[in-house]
Amino acid sequence: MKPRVVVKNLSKYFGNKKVLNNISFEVYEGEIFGILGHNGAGKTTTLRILAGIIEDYEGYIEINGKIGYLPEERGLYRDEKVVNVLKFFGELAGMKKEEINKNINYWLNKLNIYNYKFSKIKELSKGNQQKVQFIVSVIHNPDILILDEPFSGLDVFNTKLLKNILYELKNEGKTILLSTHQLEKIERLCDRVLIIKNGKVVHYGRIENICRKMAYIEYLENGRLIKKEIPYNEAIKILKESAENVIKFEVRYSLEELFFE
Ligand SMILES: Nc1ncnc2c1ncn2[C@@H]1O[C@H](COP(=O)(O)OP(=O)(O)OP(=O)(O)O)[C@@H](O)[C@H]1O
Repeated sequence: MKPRVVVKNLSKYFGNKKVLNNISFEVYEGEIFGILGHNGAGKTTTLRILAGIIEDYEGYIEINGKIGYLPEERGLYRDEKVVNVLKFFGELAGMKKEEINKNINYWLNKLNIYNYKFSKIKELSKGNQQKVQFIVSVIHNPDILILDEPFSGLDVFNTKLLKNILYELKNEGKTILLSTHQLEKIERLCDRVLIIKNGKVVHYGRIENICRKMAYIEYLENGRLIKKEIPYNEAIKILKESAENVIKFEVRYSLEELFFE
């Protein structure tokens, strides 16, 4: 299958400072791909280059499909009504009027903010503004979604809502690239990840291949309920020795150690 996004030996300087150092990766149809790293690692710069916002860089970039982009710095016309903002971006993307209206209603419903259709942006909570901004990135039905810190500002409930939407889009064959510095937000969401540190690739691949295999286990020990996440091998030992006391057993992959090493 032809990749939707190809990045080869990408480097970027700001002045004398090299903020991206020879980064390479590919992303395919139907994938959720996470770009992870601490603050300042180079995630936003990478996504801005892919979105075409930064044009001077070294290396090779190939984008095969229509892009939707959620920038890190959110900014919508605060005095304008939600519906008008969305119409504006739909028109900007060259969509037909009927399609714009249909998609606006679909996405407002999907994100549980249909009630705010005629409210001004500034009247919405930060989380709801963020949802409108997300709609801006998908309104034109892009093949490739580039989302910079999509979960920032969202509460637990809305994080889950957005994750479910991302799964749906993935199942429709969309390509999703997202960045985050909040590891716990994506650990089980991404098919593959790129971990960058000071502009260099530290890890690239499927989560289960680059992570330590762990297990979450709940079991009874001397009548006490114990709940913990431990290395997989240790959990298997408990399971073998006293299966009758094990209440719950889930395999998990921990990126944490990699991330902080
Ligand atoms: N326009 C710019 N001019 C100069 N330096 C910049 C510019 N944009 C980013 N940088 C520098 O490039 C490096 C990478 O920044 P970038 O925003 O890509 O990191 P990030 O991983 O997205 O971080 P965060 O999680 O904080 O958003 C940082 O050292 C940053 O200070």
